[in-house]
Amino acid sequence: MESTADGYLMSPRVDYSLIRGKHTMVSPTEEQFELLRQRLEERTQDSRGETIFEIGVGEDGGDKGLDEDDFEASEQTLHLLATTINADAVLLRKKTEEKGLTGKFLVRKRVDMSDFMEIRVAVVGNVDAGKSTLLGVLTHGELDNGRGHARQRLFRHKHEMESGRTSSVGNDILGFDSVGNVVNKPDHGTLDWVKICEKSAKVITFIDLAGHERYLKTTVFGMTGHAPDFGMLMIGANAGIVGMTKEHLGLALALSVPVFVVLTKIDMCPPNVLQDNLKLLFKILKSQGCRKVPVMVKTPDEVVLSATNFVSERLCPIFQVSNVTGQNLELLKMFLNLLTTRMLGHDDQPAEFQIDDTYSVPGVGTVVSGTCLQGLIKLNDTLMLGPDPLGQFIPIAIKSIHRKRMNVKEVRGGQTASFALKKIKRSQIRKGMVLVSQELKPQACWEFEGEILVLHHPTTISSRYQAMVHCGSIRQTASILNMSKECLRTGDKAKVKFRFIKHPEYIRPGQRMVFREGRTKAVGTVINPLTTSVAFQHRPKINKMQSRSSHGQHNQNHNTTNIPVSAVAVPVTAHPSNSESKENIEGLLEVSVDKRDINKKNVKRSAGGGGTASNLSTKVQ
Ligand SMILES: Nc1nc2c(ncn2[C@@H]2O[C@H](COP(=O)(O)OP(=O)(O)OP(=O)(O)O)[C@@H](O)[C@H]2O)c(=O)[nH]1
Repeated sequence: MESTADGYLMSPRVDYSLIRGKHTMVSPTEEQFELLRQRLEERTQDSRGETIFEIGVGEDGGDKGLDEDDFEASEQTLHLLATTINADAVLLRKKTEEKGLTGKFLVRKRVDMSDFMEIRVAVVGNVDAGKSTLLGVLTHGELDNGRGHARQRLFRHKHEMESGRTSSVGNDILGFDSVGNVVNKPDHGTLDWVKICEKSAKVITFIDLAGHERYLKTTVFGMTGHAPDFGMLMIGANAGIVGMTKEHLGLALALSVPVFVVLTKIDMCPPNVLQDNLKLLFKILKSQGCRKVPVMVKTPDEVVLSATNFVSERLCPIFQVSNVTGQNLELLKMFLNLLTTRMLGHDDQPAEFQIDDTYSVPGVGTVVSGTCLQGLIKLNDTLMLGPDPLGQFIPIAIKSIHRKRMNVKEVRGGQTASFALKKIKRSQIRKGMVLVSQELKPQACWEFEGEILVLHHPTTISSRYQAMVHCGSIRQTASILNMSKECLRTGDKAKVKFRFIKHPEYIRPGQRMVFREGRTKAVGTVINPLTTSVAFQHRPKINKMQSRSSHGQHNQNHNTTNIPVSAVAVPVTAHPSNSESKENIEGLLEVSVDKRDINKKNVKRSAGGGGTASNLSTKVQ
């Protein structure tokens, strides 16, 4: 398949040679117009409803730029083309090049009232960074007073049961119409989600994750279970990189979630403090572990450039805003409007939906919420729900579907939704279960092999160590059965065989995972879910006292099968554990590990530590 100058793939069936020149759109023939229309349609479909189209740039490698008249004529043609495919074209950026003008336009499909594009942004950052305030300002369009006014406005959906869509993780939405205007219109401080979704072509869902260390478990769950497309790391300009900031950045990096940074409170930050904090931020982002390219976004031009290149995980756009004066908030909104989903819908694949919460709604019954990872799920479809404690899946019908509280007829890959289910009690369903197409013949697994990188552990991890596995919306304690190394310290990588301690789960190769207990953290990828023969085994009895005994005795009472290191195919991901050198891993540690802890670890090591009783704690969270 051929690709265009701006990297778009072109259909092999259509000969686009007639529309390669930069002047094509000035006065296209009927044939050229039809080809241009086809191209635009293809491109919007490829990017799930929108594309950025450039005028004044040929695909034949000629010089860029058109004179005023030709630019205007091309712009007219683009508007006409957009109308024919039921889309709008909005100028984002006009630039004067050597040979004249070029322009970038957002072409976005107008969707019917029940449909909208969905982008999920996980909001992380330390306590007091201004997360709730920024979300309040963005979604309610009213500035803050610096004393918590805007965050009170925030419509919190916690503990709400309306249509079952509520979450222990706070959710706020910001809708954009097809020309990029914000559609949120609070009525006496309250936002009507259905109205927002009806008017929107694109809805940004902010997953507001707690800033306090105490809630790290919830933050990790939000990052794995809610499948965010992007992470918005919030930093108070005056406080700088404090508390959980590095931890959250490390988590996003580990899960390969592209991150952009928003520095708040620039209205009250002395310039020298701001400069110092920015310097440190740049240093951390550029460090070997992060390997990001920080880009300060200060103009609309820079917004377009950073948003269109943000799909690459390397880029890290940085915004400096004030929630009190409103400075630069327009740039941030423009950026949010241009974000595109990272999830390919795979509508043609069998459906897979991961459950992240369950509810019992009066008059409706059992409701589950979660994310559709692939495929298309329609009203009245029958899907397989499971696994239950015995690893079984049962067929279940979808009674109704809500997207952001709006009744819809279908949901597709990349979208979140809640389903009312028929003939099932809420107590039979738990977070981490899935609803999948019967075609997939789903199987549960008690055990799986994963490749992990230890980001932090005070001493050593050895077999029989137990900690919480976060994988998609699964959150369950697992025990290490065996691993490709005797013991693991901070910075070590290994292939590890895990066993869930309570019930079997549905997991897939290639899924990202976090393995953590307290400040101990490892990240990695599922390589091989072991579904056969073990699926229906009963939960093994773990002797906690034994698992607390000194390492070196491990492995003896357990399955001693070695992981077939050479036989497993390691999925290629952008994660450092698979692709980066030891040096880079150490850089990543700089982000995730407190220097004090490294020193503590060294002291223990030199004192002959490692494998002490305390490091084999089995506390279940
Ligand atoms: N001057 C000024 N104050 C701000 C700005 N943004 C937030 N604040 C104030 O900072 C305080 C903390 O803001 P929050 O939004 O509660 O911080 P948070 O990150 O949500 O904190 P947690 O929810 O506890 O994690 C509030 O009193 C806000 O009014 C800003 O841009 N300028």
